Amino acid sequence: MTSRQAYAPSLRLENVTVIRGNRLVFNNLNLSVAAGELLWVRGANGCGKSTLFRVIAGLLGAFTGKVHADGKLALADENLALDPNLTVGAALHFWAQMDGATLADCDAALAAMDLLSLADIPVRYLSTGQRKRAAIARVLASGSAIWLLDEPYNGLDSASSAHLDKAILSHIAKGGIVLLAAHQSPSINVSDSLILDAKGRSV
Ligand SMILES: Nc1ncnc2c1ncn2[C@@H]1O[C@H](COP(=O)(O)OP(=O)(O)OP(=O)(O)O)[C@@H](O)[C@H]1O
Repeated sequence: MTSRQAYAPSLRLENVTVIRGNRLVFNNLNLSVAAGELLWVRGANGCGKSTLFRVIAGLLGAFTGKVHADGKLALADENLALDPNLTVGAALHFWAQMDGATLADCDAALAAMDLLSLADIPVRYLSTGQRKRAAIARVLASGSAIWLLDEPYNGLDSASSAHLDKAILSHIAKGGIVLLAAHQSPSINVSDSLILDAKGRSV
């Protein structure tokens, strides 16, 4: 969270039911996350972690129920939202401008994910881990209060994981919210965890 958001964000899901195809992914899911909290979202493959993030981000509709998000949201998932034909710096700046961010915000995000030396190469040349870092940098540069990070540690080396840990800790220390989907326990302390099961319930 940056000075662009000086209030306390919050996130609440109220009786959210989601159906994909003929599969009930969630049934009456309730969730509340307050400013300064890091929520670890966990569960087996296919339990609905990515679906949950897409519903919260407004990319997928809920069948019933409501998402109440007080604060700007940013999602980093497997779909890299950066134009492959632009340089990393230009692609990041494109999105950051839409979020009211400055070039300095972009540079700070690139520096946070140790990407400054890659700012001038096209996004399509990035390796898997570098793409992941660029996706996270986009979230950082957005100045969003609520971060939705879907498997952000996948493909990161230990130095990059440490950069991400630091960015998350800094964000929640400033009162931001982070939802982190991961199979492995994060190395930083989480405020709470949401465990999803295969029958559309939180357990
Ligand atoms: N477009 C779709 N149409 C129908 N079903 C879908 C669609 N996309 C995903 N699903 C189903 O929704 C369920 C939840 O998928 P989701 O990707 O949210 O799981 P996940 O917990 O993120 O899994 P993983 O740990 O493997 O990343 C799965 O059973 C999946 O097959």
